Amino acid sequence: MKVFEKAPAKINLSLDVLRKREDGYHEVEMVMTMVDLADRIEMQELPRDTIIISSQAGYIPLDEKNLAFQAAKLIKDRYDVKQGVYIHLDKKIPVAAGLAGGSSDAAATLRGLNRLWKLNIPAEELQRLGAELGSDVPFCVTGGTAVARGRGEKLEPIDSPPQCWVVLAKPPINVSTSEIYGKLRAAAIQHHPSTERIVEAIVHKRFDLLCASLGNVLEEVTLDLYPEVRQLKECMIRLGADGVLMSGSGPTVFGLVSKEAKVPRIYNGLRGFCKDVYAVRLLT
Ligand SMILES: C[C@@](CO)(OP(=O)(O)O)[C@H](O)COP(=O)(O)OP(=O)(O)OC[C@H]1O[C@@H](n2ccc(N)nc2=O)[C@H](O)[C@@H]1O
Ligand SMILES: Nc1ncnc2c1ncn2[C@@H]1O[C@H](COP(=O)(O)OP(=O)(O)O)[C@@H](O)[C@H]1O
Repeated sequence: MKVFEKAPAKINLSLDVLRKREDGYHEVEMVMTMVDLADRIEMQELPRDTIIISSQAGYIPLDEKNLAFQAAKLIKDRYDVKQGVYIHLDKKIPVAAGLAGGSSDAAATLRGLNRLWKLNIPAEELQRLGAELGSDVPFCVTGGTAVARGRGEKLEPIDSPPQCWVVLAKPPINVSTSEIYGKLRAAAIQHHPSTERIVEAIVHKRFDLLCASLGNVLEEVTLDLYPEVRQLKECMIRLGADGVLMSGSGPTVFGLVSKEAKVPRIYNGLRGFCKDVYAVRLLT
């Protein structure tokens, strides 16, 4: 038997850090949502007790370092599954981009294997398993739009934002999430985004308020380290996106655009700047 799962990319409409914790992680408050740019995961039963990963993408690990492998191993061990699985990852989400591609693959693997092996694991338990794999995995298990707290695993689902276009642009650099958090001085953050205002904008479908309230405290760290991300952000603002922000730890910058007619100009303008540009819709 074979199952398929879509693994969409996430964006952070806001990302606030409240403090650094004793365990080395940061206490965050983020508003996350998903966009219609997705990897596609195929999972096929194997009679042998083994996990095999393949992908057309030459730039991700295909061994136990792959987050989909780790998800399969975790669920197999925890539920004492004796069958094996062949997992093919059709990657569309750029890697190490701040779009949670690996986390979404892991979450999709948990959902898919729950179906393939008929384990009937409830969503909350899949989220708990996901938290063992990474801070963004619990959100990716259920998707939608949510306020994430703790280190990202405490989720409060909220309404979908008002529908709009999302233009994503990733400059050709790799950014390490742990390096960016490591360089952040949580106690010295000057401007915290208002989670409350973002939630209000979403609940009342106020697109202008949403654009005006976007904020990410990791931006200043990444923008200082990588001036090309700052340039990209300025470029997207100049081209007329309504609201512009870096997603996660970067380096992807996204622009929210309400009028479809504005999208081609922004898309084409950014293509002159970097190769990885996408114009997609929110997954509402
Ligand atoms: C910044 C965010 C925002 O959504 O996304 P990305 O940029 O990775 O997409 C997340 O917080 C990233 O989540 P994720 O990529 O799953 O992180 P993890 O694997 O759990 O942690 C990687 C490293 O980031 C740091 N980290 C992560 C989460 C957190 N709340 N505090 C941290 O300090 C830790 O140093 C950790 O070792
Ligand atoms: N299935 C996967 N897809 C993408 N990256 C993966 C995967 N498994 C492991 N990785 C590794 O995880 C790291 C972070 O990748 P990704 O999840 O795409 O980035 P981000 O956390 O910035 O959104 C990369 O260094 C990559 O090599």
